[in-house]
Parts: sequence; C-alpha cells; structure tokens
Amino acid sequence: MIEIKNLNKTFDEKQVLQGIDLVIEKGDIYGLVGVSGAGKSTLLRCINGLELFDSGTLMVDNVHVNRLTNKELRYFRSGIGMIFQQFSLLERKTVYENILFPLKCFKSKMNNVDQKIREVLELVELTDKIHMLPRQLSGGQKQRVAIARALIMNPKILLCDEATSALDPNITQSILELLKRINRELGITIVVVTHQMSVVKEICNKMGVLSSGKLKAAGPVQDIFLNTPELLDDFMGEENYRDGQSDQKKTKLEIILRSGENDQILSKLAIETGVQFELVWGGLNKYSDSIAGALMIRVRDEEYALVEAYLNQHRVEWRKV
Ligand SMILES: Nc1ncnc2c1ncn2[C@@H]1O[C@H](COP(=O)(O)OP(=O)(O)OP(=O)(O)O)[C@@H](O)[C@H]1O
Repeated sequence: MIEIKNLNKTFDEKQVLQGIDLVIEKGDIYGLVGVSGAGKSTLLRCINGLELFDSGTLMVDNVHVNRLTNKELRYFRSGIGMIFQQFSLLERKTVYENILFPLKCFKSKMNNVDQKIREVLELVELTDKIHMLPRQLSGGQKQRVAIARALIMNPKILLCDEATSALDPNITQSILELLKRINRELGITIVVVTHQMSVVKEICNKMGVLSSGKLKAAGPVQDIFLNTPELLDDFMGEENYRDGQSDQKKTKLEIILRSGENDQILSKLAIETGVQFELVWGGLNKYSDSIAGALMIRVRDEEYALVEAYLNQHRVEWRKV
C-alpha cells in the first residue's frame, strides 16, 4: 500500500532522511519510532505529500506521490487523514463544525452530511458533545473529535503524529483502543509516529526504527523488540537493562521467551546445572496478539559453557549480549 524506496530528503543542505526503504501493507498499524529529530514526522509528512523529498520513490497504492500535480495532490490528500499531538481543532467552531470543516475544505460533494457526521461521532463516542466548543472538552475528547474529523473523509490511511503524547495514560489507552477499532472495523491502515514504546507494543503489528534520518530496523514489532533491543535503548526508560558496566569475569546471556514456551527455564537451569547466575533483567510484554519477552542473566565465565550447552540441548532461543 505504501512503498518507499531509497528516499532522501534534505532541509537547508542538512540530510534528514537518508536511503529510506519501507513497505507498509494495507491493514497494518505501523509504528515509526526514534528519538527527537530522527526524522519521523518528516517521513510521515512525505507520505501524504505535505513534504516533498529530493530523491527516491514513495508510492501509495501505486501512485507516485512526488509526481502528482497540485490538483491531484489535493485529491490524494483528501484520502489520507492525519491527527496530531495538539489536536489542531478550530477553537471557535463547535464539534460539529470542526468535523464538517474538511468536507468544506476539499469541496467534497457528500450526501447526507448531517447523518455522516453523527455516524463518525457515534464511532468516537462523542454524540452528546456535538454542539460543544473544543475548550469545553478534555484532551482525550479533543483527540476523538480530531479522529472523527479525519474519518469524515473516508480515508484509507490515517497518519498519527504523537497523537497520544499529551494525554494521561488511561486516556491514551482509550484512544489506542479506538485506533485499533478503526483499523479493524473500517480497514484503515494506520501509521503511528511515537516515542512511546508502550504505544507501539499496544497497537502496532510492525515498526520501523529511525535514527539520524536512517532506518535502522523494520519488521514485526515482536521481532524488533526481541532481536534488536539495543536499538530501542534510548526509549526504554526503566526497561533499559544495558547498564554499561563491563564485568570482566561474567558473561551476559539473553534468553528469549515466546508465548508459553520455556516458562520455567530459569528454575530448571539452576536446579539441573547447579549454576548460580544473577538475574539482571526480565520482562514479558503483551504485543497486539501474543505475549513474549526476554530474561537477561549473568553467569561466571567458567560456567558459561555449561549454561550454553544446557540451553542448546533444550532448544532454548538465546544469545550472548
Ligand atoms: N521545516 C523544516 N525546516 C528545516 N529543518 C527542519 C524542518 N522540519 C524538520 N526539520 C529538521 O529535520 C530533522 C527531523 O525533524 P523531524 O521533525 O522529522 O524529527 P522527529 O523525529 O519527528 O522529531 P520530534 O520527535 O522531535 O518531532 C530535525 O533536525 C529538524 O530540525
């Protein structure tokens, strides 16, 4: 659905996106993560043609976005919704008028506008706020209005730029539930720019990690968390287990756990090998449709071979860190 090949973009001679190759399939909820300045928002804006790029290709449903004329671009954009951290609502307009706004902007000839507005408001569960002004709404409610405003154009893609970053955790949760429902029930492909790993784990099936304008990794969320956790260190906060202290006499091993497998591996390892290891870090995470995680242990170098043999013999997925 969205196919990006070798995309490059500069601002004032500064390269902000470099050789980006990325495929987002129809129905994906795709997370784009990276530290501030990594280029996430710029890439998102390239997808709906808000930002031009210097070279490479970006196709949405086989349409080359960079080759569209202004008029074509306008029509193209009407099929891609976008929501932002700061909601970007018209403060002097009611909820109803805010949702009507894109229809006016794009001069859309829609029948039954009134009914359609009520339908999207029902979907975002704000029917009772229809005549209120944004200042009479909470942050979460404002974001729901912004989502309804995006949905009124029947988009095939919804771009979310830090859409939950300004919200409390429980409000975030309800917005994420809503995005999942929109994806599931309306079949809308969603691209989520965020620095919150919890958001990615909660709703995304795939993700891409951007760093200094380059795509460092891309693929299923679970694979990125399990196979290249070092790329996520900058965002992991208290989950960050890489303490940087090198311990010459001990080796760290990461044991990968996938849904239901190797539940008791640590206790068995301890009992059956007699090795005394330190548990450095452990975490199980719920991804959109499964549970997986990792355990980090530190073993003395002289016992490393024993642990290695035990894990291999029991076909446990592990790696030396
Ligand atoms: N309009 C612009 N003119 C010049 N430089 C820009 C412009 N927009 C973005 N940049 C620069 O491009 C780089 C990438 O910015 P971008 O906003 O895409 O990053 P980001 O990963 O989304 O960061 P954040 O999470 O802070 O929003 C930054 O160095 C930024 O300063």
